[in-house]
Amino acid sequence: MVKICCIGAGYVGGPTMAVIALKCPDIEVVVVDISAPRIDGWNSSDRLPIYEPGLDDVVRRCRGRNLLFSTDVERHVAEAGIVFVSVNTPTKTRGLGAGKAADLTYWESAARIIADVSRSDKIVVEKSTVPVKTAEAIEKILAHNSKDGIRYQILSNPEFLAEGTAVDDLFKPDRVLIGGRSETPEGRAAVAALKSVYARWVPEDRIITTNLWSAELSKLAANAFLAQRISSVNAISALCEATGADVANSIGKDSRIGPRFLSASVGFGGSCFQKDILNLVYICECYGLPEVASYWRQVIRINDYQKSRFVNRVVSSMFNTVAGKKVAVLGFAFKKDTGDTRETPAIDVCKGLVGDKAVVSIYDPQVTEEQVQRDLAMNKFDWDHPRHLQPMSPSVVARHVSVSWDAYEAAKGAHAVCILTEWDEFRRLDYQRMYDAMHKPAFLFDGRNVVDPDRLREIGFVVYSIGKPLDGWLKDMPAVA
Ligand SMILES: NC(=O)c1ccc[n+]([C@@H]2O[C@H](COP(=O)([O-])OP(=O)(O)OC[C@H]3O[C@@H](n4cnc5c(N)ncnc54)[C@H](O)[C@@H]3O)[C@@H](O)[C@H]2O)c1
Ligand SMILES: O=c1ccn([C@@H]2O[C@H](COP(=O)(O)OP(=O)(O)O[C@H]3O[C@H](CO)[C@@H](O)[C@H](O)[C@H]3O)[C@@H](O)[C@H]2O)c(=O)[nH]1
Repeated sequence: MVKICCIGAGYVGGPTMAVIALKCPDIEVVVVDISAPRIDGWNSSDRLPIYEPGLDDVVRRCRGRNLLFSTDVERHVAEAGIVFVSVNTPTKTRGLGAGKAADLTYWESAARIIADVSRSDKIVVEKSTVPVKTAEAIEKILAHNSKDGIRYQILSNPEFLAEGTAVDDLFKPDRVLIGGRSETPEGRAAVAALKSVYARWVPEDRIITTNLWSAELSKLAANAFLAQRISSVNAISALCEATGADVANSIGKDSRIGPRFLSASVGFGGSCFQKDILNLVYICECYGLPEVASYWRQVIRINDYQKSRFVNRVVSSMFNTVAGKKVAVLGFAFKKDTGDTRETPAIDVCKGLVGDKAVVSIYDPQVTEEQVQRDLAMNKFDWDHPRHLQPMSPSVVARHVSVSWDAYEAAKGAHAVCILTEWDEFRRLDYQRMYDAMHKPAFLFDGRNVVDPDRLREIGFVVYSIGKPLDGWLKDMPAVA
């Protein structure tokens, strides 16, 4: 039986390997991780370590058959013919390139483990998102540490799944990208071997093969383009509010632009966009392209602007003070259908509100109180490092924030409700009931365009919908930073 081992049992390693195991019953797939609690979670019968629609079913169907989760990294790497590396590649917090460059500590340690334990030739697949030319660096580490003439072929196979739709994205990917050394017979054979795995369920015309650095850069470029669309629509959303225009729908009807990724929001979050664009900015600077770097950096600047603009709007609308006022926050995850809070805009919004002395009560169907408190106490960029490397500041924020397990409870006695994640259940809430239990005037700030503003205005709310024409109240209370 062919054996695949994946180092890193996270949001990518777990679902990706589960789908490979499901689609390839003749391949033994083992996902390994240094984190014992993570592996225990994947082996648990009640709650997997990540929430992802459809994932429970896929894992249940193959776990114990040809899908294993283990902390025995050395053994399973040694036995595998193909080793995927899907470890975290966070933004560096210290030293050269801090705040921009990718921290490849975890990647390098995985490469060194492979070199240490391998007793047979291996195909090593770069699944993590990495800077251009990382594969060449890894080739060097492996070549210089190779034992008994063992040969390695490095492939770049970036992952394009989005959280919340990971299983569907893996079942029906727009494309699978495989970069390798097509100039050598061994390189071509390695590409063909990996292609034959995906070809079990992905149509051939969707499997693109290219060279290593094109595959690496394609991933960063794709994320930069996606995030740029959101920052573009968010920049226009500020102008729409100022002028009373509403344009996203008509822009999206142009088939050259298309309707997807044009939803104005309180800002994009998630573990990828900011990190990958900062990484792209750093690479541009390293290649002596400061103008290109500053073009992409602007995507991040607009995202930060959008988050602070939202906080300013809340505070200015409420007579320029939220001190001592209860503000309910509905949604803390960075998007719906995930419990992931990495880089969620809710962190910055909650910190901004507490900075103005609000008392914040949060409800999210998938995020625990412990997670919220950790996120609010953590320094920027520390979230993607192991827990013992996350220095926590004794948090002033935490004391002013509580978590509620019910949206109505969160809104009870509040002056305002802020919607920060587009969970479907927020569309179906009884807003009359909420209104009745709130102080008046009751405000609703919708950072995701979830509610029908006209219906809520009829109930009596003062409503702010991001990027939509402002009602009279809000026009009279301009937000000045
Ligand atoms: N999350 C996404 O939606 C997504 C999508 C596409 C690509 N990516 C990229 O994939 C990579 C992984 O992302 P993720 O969200 O799965 O990260 P994650 O933090 O959820 O998982 C990474 C795992 O790797 C483990 N790990 C780190 N070093 C290790 C080592 N030496 N040996 C064994 N295990 C080790 C960690 O304990 C952790 O469980 C990143 O480069 C990310 O940019 C993420
Ligand atoms: O019109 C939109 C679309 C998205 N978002 C926000 O953008 C962020 C990212 O959303 P999404 O891209 O759907 O989720 P991710 O899981 O971060 O996936 C992105 O990042 C992954 C990691 O690199 C890539 O694999 C995916 O292709 C890429 O979509 C979230 O906060 C969304 O709410 C908006 O504000 N408006």
